[in-house]
Amino acid sequence: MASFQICGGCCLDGEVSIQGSKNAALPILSACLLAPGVTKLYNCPRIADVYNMLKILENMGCRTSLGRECAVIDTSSAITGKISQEDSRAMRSSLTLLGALLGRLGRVSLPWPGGCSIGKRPVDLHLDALARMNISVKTTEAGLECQSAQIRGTHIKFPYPSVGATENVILASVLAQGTTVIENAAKEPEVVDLCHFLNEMGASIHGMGTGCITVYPVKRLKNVSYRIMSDRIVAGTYLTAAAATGGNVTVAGVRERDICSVLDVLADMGCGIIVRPSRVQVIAPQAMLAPDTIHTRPFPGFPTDMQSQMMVCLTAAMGDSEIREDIFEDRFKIVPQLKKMGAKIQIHKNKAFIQGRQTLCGADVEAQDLRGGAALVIAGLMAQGETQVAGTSFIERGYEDICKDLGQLGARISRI
Ligand SMILES: CC(=O)N[C@H]1[C@@H](OP(=O)(O)OP(=O)(O)OC[C@H]2O[C@@H](n3ccc(=O)[nH]c3=O)[C@H](O)[C@@H]2O)O[C@H](CO)[C@@H](O)[C@@H]1O
Ligand SMILES: C=C(OP(=O)(O)O)C(=O)O
Repeated sequence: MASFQICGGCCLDGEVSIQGSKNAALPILSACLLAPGVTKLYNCPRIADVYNMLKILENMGCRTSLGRECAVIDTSSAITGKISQEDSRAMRSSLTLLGALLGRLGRVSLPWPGGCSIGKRPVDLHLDALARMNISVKTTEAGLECQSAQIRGTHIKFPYPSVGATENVILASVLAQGTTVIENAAKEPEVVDLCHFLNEMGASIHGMGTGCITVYPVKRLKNVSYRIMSDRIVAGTYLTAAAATGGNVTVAGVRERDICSVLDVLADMGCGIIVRPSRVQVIAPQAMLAPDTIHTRPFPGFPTDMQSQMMVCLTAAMGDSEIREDIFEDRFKIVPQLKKMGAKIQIHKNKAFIQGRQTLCGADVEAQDLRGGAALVIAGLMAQGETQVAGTSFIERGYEDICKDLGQLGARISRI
């Protein structure tokens, strides 16, 4: 099994360009199915989840390629809609194929999706919303079966602003009959990026980025070239690593407004923040302060996908801190691994109490999920001595080349 070997005790310094966003690229790749023909996607991250999505598209009859510059997706041939259990289970975003294939074929049979094991992750919000759109929905032991002779736009009010469910309703409604209004829609920048992509294709989506999205249906969509947004979670990871190692790092290609809740916490901890057009710089203070309690929340709140990385950083603060994980029930799996490195963290239900002023020591640890894995890499950079982080495949689901990026900032890290 591959692992990352990290020689700790360095201070990150320099500038790094941020890859394209995983959580924007994946639904956008699904959305390509809605317009038969060739779509070009620039800034498409070369990560395991994207390769898996391309494999799914290929297996259903598309032709795809992913080069340095862009991904090319040709969906002109007849699409079978067939998806293997193994491919669907490899990630969460296979769920967005529900909306996209319903829009293209009027039916879909999707083996149960997977993704990071960070909680129960039910699909009731997706299915309840689709059922309201004149789509018949069946769950079986193998997965989900949906079909519709005519998808109908309707008024949907989500009890919770689910990112994936909002994306599925948008994908199912752009070519439907009648207008769809989504209340309490997710406001995440990746949902907005999906809407911008669909609008470039000729869709008529309004209100994205607010809690109320309206989709006016169109007859057909056209093929376009599109640049996917940069990954705000990768940017947040590197900026948090800068703070954690007493460094000074600039991330290029990212918008401040997409990461402002993370920057607010770093500023609260005493970091210097410099914002320039499409560049954000974080300068660690001499001594980091413990911030106010961090609550994970839907956008624009603090992202759950940054919770583990921030937890690691807090072990070095000059006081004790508290994190409340309010989105996923099982996102503290990193804690036993961090304890092996000398961290002192107590968990009580959805709360983590992190003792500050700790010097971590190198250890052999194992990633259990994507962001927990990235957080262990940060812990390795902070620690005295050598750390090996096993479970690289989790990290490579979302980070294109974490060794190269961090190496460019002065980290001593290699994949072995
Ligand atoms: C590929 C992708 O974009 N993944 C992101 C997406 O995941 P994902 O789309 O799965 O996250 P959701 O916003 O749907 O989930 C948020 C909460 O709603 C619950 N829920 C969701 C759907 C449902 O039908 N029923 C239900 O109860 C979930 O269990 C969770 O507690 O948003 C999460 C929250 O920002 C991020 O952590 C993930 O990185
Ligand atoms: C939880 C994540 O991803 P997914 O929803 O794809 O499992 C993540 O990106 O941190």
